[in-house]
Amino acid sequence: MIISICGIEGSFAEMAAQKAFSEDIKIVYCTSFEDALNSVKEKRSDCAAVPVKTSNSGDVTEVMKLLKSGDWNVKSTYKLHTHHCLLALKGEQIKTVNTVCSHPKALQECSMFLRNMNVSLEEYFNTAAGARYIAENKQKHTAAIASKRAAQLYGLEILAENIENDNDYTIFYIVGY
Ligand SMILES: O=C(O)C(=O)C[C@]1(C(=O)O)C=C[C@@H](O)C=C1
Repeated sequence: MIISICGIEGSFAEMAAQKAFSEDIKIVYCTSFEDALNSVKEKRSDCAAVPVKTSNSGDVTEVMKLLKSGDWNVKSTYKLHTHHCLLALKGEQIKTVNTVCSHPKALQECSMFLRNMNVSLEEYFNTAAGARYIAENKQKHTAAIASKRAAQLYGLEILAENIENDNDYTIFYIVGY
């Protein structure tokens, strides 16, 4: 099975795709929801795993709109419990961080934790993209909100775990055409 997602390695969409299928899958990493869905239409993949609803940050309206505009076949749903971590370069501490970057929905999903930090927020297209940016650019005083797997992949330290607001989950649709 070949599954398209909008995101990079270490993203929650990747995690949802891997958990939704019991067999081994190959992932096609896309940079937009439109691209992920088009890859199914163009038969570069069998299905796309796309987020549609979240418990703490509302519906993913862009995906809802795209799904209404075509002959999409929602094959199944997968509920991913999202556990967010605060990641940074080795040596950084929560008190030395002045900027936090992530996907806008993840920033919303961690609003209670962020309320206690005096930081500026930066939006990235994907949680793991923020983590990769910090690692590749050796960005000091900056932390990313992303998965534990993103910390391992990009060699970042986990400053805090389970920083999401209560009972955080995202519903993904597995969509064919
Ligand atoms: O940025 C990611 O890692 C994603 O998979 C995207 C996404 C979303 O679009 O809702 C999925 C779940 C997270 O809680 C935040 C962002």
